[in-house]
Amino acid sequence: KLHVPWEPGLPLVGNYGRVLLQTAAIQNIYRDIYRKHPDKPFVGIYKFRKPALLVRDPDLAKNILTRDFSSFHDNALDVDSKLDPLLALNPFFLRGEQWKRTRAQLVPAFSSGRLRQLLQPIHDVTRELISYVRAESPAALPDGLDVKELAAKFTTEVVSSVAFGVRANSFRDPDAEIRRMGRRIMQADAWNNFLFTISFFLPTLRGLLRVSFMPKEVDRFFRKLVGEAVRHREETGVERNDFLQLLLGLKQKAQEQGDEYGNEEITAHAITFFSDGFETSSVALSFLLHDLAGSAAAQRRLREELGRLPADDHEAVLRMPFLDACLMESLRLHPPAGFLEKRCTSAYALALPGGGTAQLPAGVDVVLPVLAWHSDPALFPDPHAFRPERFLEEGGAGPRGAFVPFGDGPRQCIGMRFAQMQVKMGAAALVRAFELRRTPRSPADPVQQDPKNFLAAALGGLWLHFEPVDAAAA
Ligand code: HEM
Repeated sequence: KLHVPWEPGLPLVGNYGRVLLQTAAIQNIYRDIYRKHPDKPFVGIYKFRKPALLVRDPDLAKNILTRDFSSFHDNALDVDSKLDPLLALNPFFLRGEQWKRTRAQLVPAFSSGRLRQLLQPIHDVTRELISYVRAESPAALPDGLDVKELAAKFTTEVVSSVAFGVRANSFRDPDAEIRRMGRRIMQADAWNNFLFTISFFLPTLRGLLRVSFMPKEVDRFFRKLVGEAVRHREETGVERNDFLQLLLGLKQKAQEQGDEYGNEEITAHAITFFSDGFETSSVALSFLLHDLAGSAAAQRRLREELGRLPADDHEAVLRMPFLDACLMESLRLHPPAGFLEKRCTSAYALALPGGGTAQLPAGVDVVLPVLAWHSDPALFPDPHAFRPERFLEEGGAGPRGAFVPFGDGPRQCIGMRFAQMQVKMGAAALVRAFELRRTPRSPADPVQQDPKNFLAAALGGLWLHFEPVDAAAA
């Protein structure tokens, strides 16, 4: 109806056949459609039976996320609040005024002052990380170490301590409970991928099958964990400098004003911090280590940069230009969230390629193909090469709308600076202590995406050798 170019699909499944068959990840399907329609600002697609607009033009995407946010203020992924009550309170899924209020309440948790207070706890976890890698002696293992699991242990440990005020013990205990719960939500397998697809894209089927995205065991575990921590603090008056304390402050303030802010909200937001914070960051850290292992020159340059810093100045790591460029380049190559989906919330005038405009009606979903932009040679020359220097060059980060690993605008990732902090501190500690090397089991570049994962994930995993720096130099 809008006279836009269309990507033909199949009856019922539209362009999502390969998603259902689990032969391609959603972000790769969007990338393929993007490539088939060069020079078009947008392409019509079918998300199963629902028509949607895939935006190709980064400038239009930038406007959707920023200037014209009032017409696209909700994310398009649906969640059923009866089946997934805790997930439904995650800011990512909240809508309209409820989103605005919750976002404003949570923003102080990520202020510069609060993040500074996390430097020491994160540093403590990096020391455990280094001891763990030394003890495992991965240089002696033919396949090396499973880096995805290593990074997940690290971020689970950091996030648990910062969110709930507890240690997950994931380095010492292979069956540590919090790590086990993390695996249950995020493990890339056919069942989890199916759950993701029906939970967020096929609300009718989800309603018929009555399945929740969050397994009941995980729901029960976190309710108990947070409930006990809240009770302990309320009974003893103990205060800690963590996210849970901020949530307890919100509860107290709400009670003073006669508003509702119950344990359900506290539990939900503590889980948000965990679920949104550990897996995305561990994906980012594991790919950063993989990319660095492929470039001895980048590791050398990082070690030189690190060598110039005082050893006890943890904050200085966050200001290292080359480390920052390495992380940005790795996020460009492997954006953990390879697509964004926004819902048009009020009619929007679209400039048509042939001239004139068309009204995009409220209710239509708009897909922003992040992975497609990040790997487009017209936006990033030699797109599959790990070339951190491009982020130190003028204009190297591409046009604004085209490099969006954390989204943009009022709904940009609320945990962006915290994520960068934990990833940079983890990577810096490892590069200082070890020479990272690929192993026969490491995937070749460009890394192939695991079709069963909706976040970036390497098919077959990421594996590395870690050789102590002194030994490597000898
Ligand atoms: C490298 C790690 C991370 C990446 C790549 C990432 C990426 C993203 C992206 C792309 C969005 C959507 C932005 C948009 O719609 O414009 C988002 C939203 C969000 N992220 Fe992150 N994220 C990361 C880490 C974190 C961490 C550590 C936390 C919390 C501790 C977090 C919490 C959230 C929340 C709550 C939202 C929803 C924000 C809203 O809708 O207002 N993320 N993230």
